[in-house]
Amino acid sequence: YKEGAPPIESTTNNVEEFLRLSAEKGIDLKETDFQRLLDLGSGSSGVVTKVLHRPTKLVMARKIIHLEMKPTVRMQILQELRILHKCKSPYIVGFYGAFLTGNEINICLEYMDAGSLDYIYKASGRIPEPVLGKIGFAVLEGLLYLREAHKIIHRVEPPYVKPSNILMNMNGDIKICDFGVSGELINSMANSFVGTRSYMAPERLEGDNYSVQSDVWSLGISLIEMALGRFPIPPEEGKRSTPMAIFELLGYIVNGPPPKLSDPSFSVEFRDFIDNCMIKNPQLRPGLKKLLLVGH
Ligand SMILES: O=c1[nH]ccc2cc(O[C@H]3CCNC3)c(Cl)cc12
Repeated sequence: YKEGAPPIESTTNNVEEFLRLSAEKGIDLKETDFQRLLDLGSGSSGVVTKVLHRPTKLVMARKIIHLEMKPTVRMQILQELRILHKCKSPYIVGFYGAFLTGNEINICLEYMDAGSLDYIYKASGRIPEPVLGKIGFAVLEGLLYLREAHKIIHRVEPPYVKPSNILMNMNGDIKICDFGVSGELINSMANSFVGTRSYMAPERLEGDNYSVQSDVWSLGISLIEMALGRFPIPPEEGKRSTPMAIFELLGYIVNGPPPKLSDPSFSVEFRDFIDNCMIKNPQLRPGLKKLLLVGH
């Protein structure tokens, strides 16, 4: 695979084309048809690799989740992942299909050739407001689509709205990935999840029952992070000698004031939008639809 290969049109029609091809030619996704090209990243849910699917010449992102699980659970997970075939939205990463190899689940997804937003903001420093507006809009639309069209709400932990789960391609499309669609997969991974609960809304950290509003908090804190170029807790005041430990950070989220975007270089509208996302009481925090109206 040589650099300089023609840019792959990574839009949803790739998935449509693949599904037509695979139906026509009866192509099933299988391990031996893939050539590994590059490691893309690893998250709480598995390792993601850029791969070439030889039979269709399509570049895909393949997520491999290693799970010791009973055969019944495996089949249940594959069954639930079939829901992903129905998830068609410009704001949701496309799904080619899933297959099992040994103790691994392989999930083949649309390749987003500009990468994840945590990588982008760390490489570029900070993300300008007009782009943050597009990101906010895409994530809200994606969440709304999942909830309305597929009754998928995010009982998942870790919260899947965070910069590393928002992807971009060279067409400027912004899509979310890693949303919890398979209950069994989530349960099987529950004990394996590590890392930052710091995107989690205060009510979730306190163990309150699931509120759809907590994705709004996660979006808000992600937008502040991308706006400032750093995770906004603890606030900048007073350079710390040591980084805040995770339990201290979680305590701060639950007991401290919500993070704010006070930098005057951002518009009043944008700062108001963020303040709304960061309202600590989920009952008072606006829902997806209300925020989408604000955006216009
Ligand atoms: O191109 C992709 N398509 C689909 C999925 C995907 C996931 C990626 O990273 C994971 C690991 C961290 N969060 C998401 C990355 Cl880095 C890229 C992709």
